[in-house]
Amino acid sequence: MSAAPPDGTLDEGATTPGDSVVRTTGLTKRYGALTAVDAVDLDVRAGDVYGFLGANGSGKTTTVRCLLGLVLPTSGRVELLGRAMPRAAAEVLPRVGALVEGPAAYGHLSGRANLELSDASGRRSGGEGGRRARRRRADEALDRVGLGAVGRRPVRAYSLGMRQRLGLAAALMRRPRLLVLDEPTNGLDPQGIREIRELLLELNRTGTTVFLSSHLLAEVEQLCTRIGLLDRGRLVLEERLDVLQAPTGRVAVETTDAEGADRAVTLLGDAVVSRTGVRLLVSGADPATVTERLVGAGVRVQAVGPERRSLEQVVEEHTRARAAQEVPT
Ligand SMILES: Nc1ncnc2c1ncn2[C@@H]1O[C@H](COP(=O)(O)OP(=O)(O)OP(=O)(O)O)[C@@H](O)[C@H]1O
Repeated sequence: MSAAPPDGTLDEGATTPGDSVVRTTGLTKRYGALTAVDAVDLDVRAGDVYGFLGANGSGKTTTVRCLLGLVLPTSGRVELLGRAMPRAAAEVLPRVGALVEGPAAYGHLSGRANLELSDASGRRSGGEGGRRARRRRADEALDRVGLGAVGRRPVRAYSLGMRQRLGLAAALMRRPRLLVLDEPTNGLDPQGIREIRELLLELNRTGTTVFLSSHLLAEVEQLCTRIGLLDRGRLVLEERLDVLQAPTGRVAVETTDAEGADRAVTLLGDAVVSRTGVRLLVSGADPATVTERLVGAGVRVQAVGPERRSLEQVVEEHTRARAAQEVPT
């Protein structure tokens, strides 16, 4: 993380890729006998689109609330943009956009008026410049999230998805260096999910680090560069997605029909690790060699390629690994 200037103000300059943007050390939150977040060490770096994964109740929202200073940890440390939270909240939070647990908005006011209000109240958030400038910023933000046409309607007439977009627009108006989103696509239809994904990727390209919590593996797989996996309050995995999904060394083969798969099993013998219908997993060979052998023997092949694990498999392995460790002996 870039060092804070000696006068104690927040460095407004861009973070360098790889700098730590969110760091927690031993972050723990207990509610009575329940440990909702258990000694979590997170390390989110500048430039990441970080997917914070975990089943319902695993502690994602509690962690996010601790990050933003909305809840005080029982123990452990939180740093945002290199500054200790919640002590530096007043300096750090204007540089952080957040969308947590359904955006709050005044129902009787229009989306645009809500944005103008939050702009006027946001300190050091670009809220300066008078009414006309605020209105222009609000209109720009509404356009970016696809609410340009309905920005003048009262928020009480918005669907959940529209409210979610409005919350994102409010977060964007801070021109944040870090955007923290808790389940951002809740209530959105597939088209809305695609639009939000595009928007987050565009923001990331222009220098915003994105931290989003989600239980939707497909969403995280399409969007994120690094993931953290929470399992019953513990961080059981933190890694780059391309590392987790690197080729396993085995070859995945799909024949056009069951007869072809039968013949492939006979031809490849012990190299076949498993078969599911017309799909085989083959070890000890590369895709080109496997293709040559099968096609040479007249087996029709639909697809051949290096095996990569899906995020679902990765998550399953790590949660199962932990469950196995806990089996009493
Ligand atoms: N204020 C609270 N008081 C008591 N228990 C709480 C409180 N907030 C959360 N918990 C408990 O802490 C655990 C973690 O909850 P949390 O909401 O952080 O999980 P989550 O991963 O965000 O789940 P979800 O996806 O369902 O929101 C749960 O068992 C929850 O019941």
